[in-house]
Amino acid sequence: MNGIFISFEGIDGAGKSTHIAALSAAFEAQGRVVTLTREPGGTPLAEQLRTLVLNEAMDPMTEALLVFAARREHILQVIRPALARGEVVLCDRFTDATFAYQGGGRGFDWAVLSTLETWVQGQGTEAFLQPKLTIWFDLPPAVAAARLVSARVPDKFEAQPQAFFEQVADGYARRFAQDTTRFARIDANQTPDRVWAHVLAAVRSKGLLP
Ligand SMILES: Nc1ncnc2c1ncn2[C@@H]1O[C@H](COP(=O)(O)OP(=O)(O)OP(=O)(O)O)[C@@H](O)[C@H]1O
Ligand SMILES: Cc1cn([C@H]2C[C@H](O)[C@@H](COP(=O)(O)O)O2)c(=O)[nH]c1=O
Repeated sequence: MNGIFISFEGIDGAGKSTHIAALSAAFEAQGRVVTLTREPGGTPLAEQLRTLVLNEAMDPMTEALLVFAARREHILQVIRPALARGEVVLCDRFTDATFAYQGGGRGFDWAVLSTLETWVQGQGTEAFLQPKLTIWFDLPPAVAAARLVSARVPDKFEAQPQAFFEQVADGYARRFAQDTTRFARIDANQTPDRVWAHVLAAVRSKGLLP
């Protein structure tokens, strides 16, 4: 069986986590082995880098380099091995988040991010790694903020003002425009049931689930 790599994107509070577990169950019901993982994170070292990135103030370039360093470990230790075993890898955020948060939100250089993406996801003779499908939960920042207000204690990003998330959303839109075939853009401003129906339809339209 071929491995399948799917990523989930959106601004904080867009509703990704609510649907990743359900999609995992849908694949398992088809007899697939699923690796559930996240970025930044997914390995012990990458989780340590996550703690730094989500909690410490830092220069935007430092932030970009740390998320790519975490990604390199994650790809080598978790994602490529799981795909080689023919598993389904469901990843809560991947490189589009770097373009959205560090590129859009922080204003870090898009071209430098593209260079880092090429290095980290396809070093040397490695085939360039990109998700087969990226499900983008598109939600107005004001709605996401209202959802998060009572949900949990905010981390460094969740504590940012709405203007930051407008820029992050612009970053996602720019990334989407560059590769519309890989992305499924889902209107996340609907009931969880409606959103789930769109998630399932997006996966089926790629022939990944019956
Ligand atoms: N369609 C929806 N309508 C209303 N509330 C929702 C919907 N989907 C999720 N929520 C609620 O919004 C909050 C954020 O959802 P969730 O944690 O799934 O978002 P997320 O995208 O994973 O966020 P983050 O990326 O910050 O972890 C939760 O309290 C969740 O119950
Ligand atoms: C991969 C990645 C993530 N971020 C930000 C986006 C979120 O605010 C947090 C991750 O936490 P969540 O539980 O997924 O909401 O980190 C980022 O800034 N850059 C990245 O590359």
